[in-house]
Amino acid sequence: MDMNTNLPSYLDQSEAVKNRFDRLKQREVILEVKQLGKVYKTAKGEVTALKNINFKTHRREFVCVIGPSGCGKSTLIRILAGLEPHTSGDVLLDGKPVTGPGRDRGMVFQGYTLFPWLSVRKNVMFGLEMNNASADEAGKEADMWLELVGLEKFANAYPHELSGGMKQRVAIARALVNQPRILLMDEPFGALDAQSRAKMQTHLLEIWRNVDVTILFITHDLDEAIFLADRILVLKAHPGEVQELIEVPVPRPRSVRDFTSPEFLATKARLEALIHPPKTLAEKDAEDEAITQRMIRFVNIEDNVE
Ligand SMILES: Nc1ncnc2c1ncn2[C@@H]1O[C@H](COP(=O)(O)OP(=O)(O)OP(=O)(O)O)[C@@H](O)[C@H]1O
Repeated sequence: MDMNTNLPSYLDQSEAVKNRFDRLKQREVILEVKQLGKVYKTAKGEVTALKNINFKTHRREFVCVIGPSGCGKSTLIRILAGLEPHTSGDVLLDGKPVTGPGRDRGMVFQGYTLFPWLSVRKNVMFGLEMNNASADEAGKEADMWLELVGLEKFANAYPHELSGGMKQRVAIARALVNQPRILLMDEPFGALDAQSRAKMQTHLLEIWRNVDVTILFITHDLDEAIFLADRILVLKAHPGEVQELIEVPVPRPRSVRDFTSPEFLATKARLEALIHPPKTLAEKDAEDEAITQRMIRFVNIEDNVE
């Protein structure tokens, strides 16, 4: 119990939660990241984006990655996707080194990456047809995944006819149709309004419960990370390093009611302390002053609003 807040410790786990974690850790390891490092060479010198990153994800685990801007979240997911080479360490998927993009990893990004000229169904079929599936086979598979994401009625619609949340559901179906070992999601709901975002979070948990897939999900929204994750990888910036790997003590299945539970709030308080460490008044004043000094004045000096 934290005496200042009357919240339990985020490290306290109920029997049920503890047992679930024990079971999860017995599952096989899908992704293993060992001593991973990334240094970018720029005109101004070297930038260490990631340093000594170590973690494992087990089959059907849901891991969120969170951290301040510039901590290397996007670099990490791009390396895992095989879109960016790393400079040290290893990334192993099912024990084999990742050397480039592959069908064993599905990707969902924030920007809507659907082909605008293809119908929803054709968008989902695309990956399968590229891998030589017949149109008939690909169509059947696509219909099955569209049903799973609740979009079977929109199979013949085009992306511009869909809401942001629906587009991301198509993107999820398109990633899952290849039956990847891991789904890599980079702020997939970042562009949605708060209501659609909440719906998509619940929807994603429902999909995850029904599909044999492991999820690595990047977000900078603390509530989203706690609501979704089994474990949260908290990174710090400059250089991007692991601060802590938090086991979320909120039981499953989860619902919107959990957002105010003591376990949820205790975890949030811990994340806030790690990501937004409290500043002194003098530090805040210095920040305000820096903003004031940078501001160019576009109005006459006598024309004051204060
Ligand atoms: N192509 C690049 N060349 C040089 N430096 C880079 C490159 N991409 C990223 N960086 C640097 O690496 C660090 C990590 O960047 P990255 O975009 O991975 O962080 P992030 O956590 O995703 O940030 P944000 O949340 O703001 O998107 C930053 O210091 C960034 O400036």
